[in-house]
Amino acid sequence: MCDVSSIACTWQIEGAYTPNGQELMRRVRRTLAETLGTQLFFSGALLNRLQVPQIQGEMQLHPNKSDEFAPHVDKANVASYDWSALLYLSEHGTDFQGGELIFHDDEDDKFIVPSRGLLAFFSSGLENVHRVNTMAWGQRLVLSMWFTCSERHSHPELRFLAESRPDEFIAESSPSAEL
Ligand SMILES: O=C(O)CCC(=O)C(=O)O
Ligand SMILES: [Fe+2]
Repeated sequence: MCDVSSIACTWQIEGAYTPNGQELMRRVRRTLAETLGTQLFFSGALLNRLQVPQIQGEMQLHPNKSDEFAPHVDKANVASYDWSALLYLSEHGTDFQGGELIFHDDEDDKFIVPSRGLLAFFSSGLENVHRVNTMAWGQRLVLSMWFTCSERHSHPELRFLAESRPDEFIAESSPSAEL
């Protein structure tokens, strides 16, 4: 197991305009693994759309009532999650209003304002209780990714995203901000 200490930071990921989700996921995993200096495997991933007014249909989640809006700890939902990464694909203020990511803190809650290409990265444990602020209007898209340091707990269908390829992008960036 790797040392999962409290960390939270944001990055700017280039190319978040392209629809190639697998490529983005490969780049995010590799960038974060190199930064942490550890192995990282996908344990879960979800492309999530929140939309106000709600799209009608029985398969649609209520935009302001799904689990993200309650304060939660990702690792409490899925024990194998060690690290959480949220890559925002739409722009606060232009595509949607509200929907900020809020980290709860005894002293001072921290707000992350989503923008296209912004990657929020944090350890998945109790140290990072968070929630999504109520949406006012618009469409909010996020590619949520959860990583485990233990290959045994990696998601079998996402393992291929951690395999190296000859043409793989090598990240030379560092976090743009610490929270
Ligand atoms: O969409 C976000 O900004 C956060 C979502 C979240 O916390 C989660 O899916 O666990
Ligand atoms: Fe979460």
